[in-house]
Amino acid sequence: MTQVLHTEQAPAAIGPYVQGVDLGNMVLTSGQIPVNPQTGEVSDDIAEQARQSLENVKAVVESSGLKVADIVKMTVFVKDLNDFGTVNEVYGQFFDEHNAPYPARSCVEVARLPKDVKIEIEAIAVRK
Ligand SMILES: C=C(N)C(=O)O
Repeated sequence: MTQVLHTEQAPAAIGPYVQGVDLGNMVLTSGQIPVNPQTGEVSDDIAEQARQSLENVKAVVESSGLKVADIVKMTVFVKDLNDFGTVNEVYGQFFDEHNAPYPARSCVEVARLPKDVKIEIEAIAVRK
């Protein structure tokens, strides 16, 4: 049975979608943009945006009872691939802090993102 995930620790959907879905053996998050769920604000700084998107992904994954270490695939959408190095630094630190293995990943540059943010990240996690 598919369960819809909802948490106050990640920003609410800004369109006709849910924060994530739990299929039982697998959790898929929607793309998380770097909106701070407490303040509704978005930093101008790419490092802070990357960190906030990752924290939002984590919140949605954890709302299913899974952990960062259960993430097996991430997709990272960036507005500017010149930010690749900075994003990788923040991204690597995030998984290291959670003692989690690096998941598979795709990273692509896109023309534009909702709310004109610089990054959006989505995840797939597996319940073993
Ligand atoms: C922010 C999104 N994930 C969306 O608009 O689909």
